[in-house]
Amino acid sequence: MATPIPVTIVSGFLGSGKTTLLNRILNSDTGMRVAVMVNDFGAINIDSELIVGQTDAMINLANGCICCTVESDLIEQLSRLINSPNRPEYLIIEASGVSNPAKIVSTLRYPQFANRLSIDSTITVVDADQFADLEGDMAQLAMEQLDVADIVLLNKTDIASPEQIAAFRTRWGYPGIRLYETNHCDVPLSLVLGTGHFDAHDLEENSLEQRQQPCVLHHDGHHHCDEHCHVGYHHEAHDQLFETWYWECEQPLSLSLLRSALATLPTTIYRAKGFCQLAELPDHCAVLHLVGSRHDIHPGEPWRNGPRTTRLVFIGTRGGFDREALEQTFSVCIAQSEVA
Ligand SMILES: Nc1nc2c(ncn2[C@@H]2O[C@H](COP(=O)(O)OP(=O)(O)OP(=O)(O)O)[C@@H](O)[C@H]2O)c(=O)[nH]1
Repeated sequence: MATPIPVTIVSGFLGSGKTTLLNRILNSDTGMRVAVMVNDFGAINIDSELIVGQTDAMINLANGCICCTVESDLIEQLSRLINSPNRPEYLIIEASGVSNPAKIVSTLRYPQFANRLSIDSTITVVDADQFADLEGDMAQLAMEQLDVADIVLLNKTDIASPEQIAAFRTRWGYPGIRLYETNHCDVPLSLVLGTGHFDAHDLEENSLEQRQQPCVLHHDGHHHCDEHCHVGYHHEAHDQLFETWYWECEQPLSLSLLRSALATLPTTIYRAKGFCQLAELPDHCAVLHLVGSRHDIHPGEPWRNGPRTTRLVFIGTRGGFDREALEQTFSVCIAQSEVA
């Protein structure tokens, strides 16, 4: 029988840097045939288009939360992969930013995958600048993602303050954790792939049932109470906590108007990403990222043939934004030269 395919699960809250890590891996010489599964939460698959690197198979899982609604698709795609004549030598699963990776771990441990897949590592990427600002259910979810990790990348150390980094280390740097501080997920591959350290037994003992309790329990078995403990955890589908809005526009946008519009977004919108047609950059598709109050717009690839459509996905708390108001906000970003 063929050796099991090692699997790395990459998780982390919205915008923490999961795709950045994946791109880093896929642009390195891994010396292996790597397959990638991507789970987006928005209405369209933006993530797979943001992945720019060498991969032997790119599989888009159905849109939705991988731990709540699209498990059947995960099972189907995993079955297909392990039975494929072009079986990969390594599999990386990027969970959406709203998913709890514990569910993926338990799916990978179903009997049909025994001896076919083996979990090598579960990496949780943390936005060092944003983590402590998350509140309520969002903080709870970010902690659940951390709880499953055997490797933590404390990312965005370039924009986080030394105090934020120290506070995170004090709270989460429990003995035995492999915690690496990173800037744009720059970490030696040998520390995150092919490590063979993941201990599902530890997770099983210390996790699934206990995760249903009001407070978070960690690998060390200690109970880390904090100000978020009032949020009693019961598995509420993450697609009930989050909502997405998708905006498309055929006309070129003004960069300055777009920046102004992004600055007015309600704080309930945590994440936006996608591609823009800008009047100032007619030949290139611009890539837009918004994480919390920070945004970045940079030139991407030249446009190919076909429509040059702006496509943006916004993710925020359910009921936290007014779609009509957003439509209005972005429709005024159309470059003046285009407005009749
Ligand atoms: N300043 C800074 N920005 C970063 C760093 N890592 C990633 N980013 C930026 O953060 C934004 C989000 O990064 P992604 O890698 O797309 O995050 P993600 O976790 O895949 O996002 P979702 O899948 O939507 O949850 C992008 O604009 C990245 O360039 C970092 O270390 N420092």
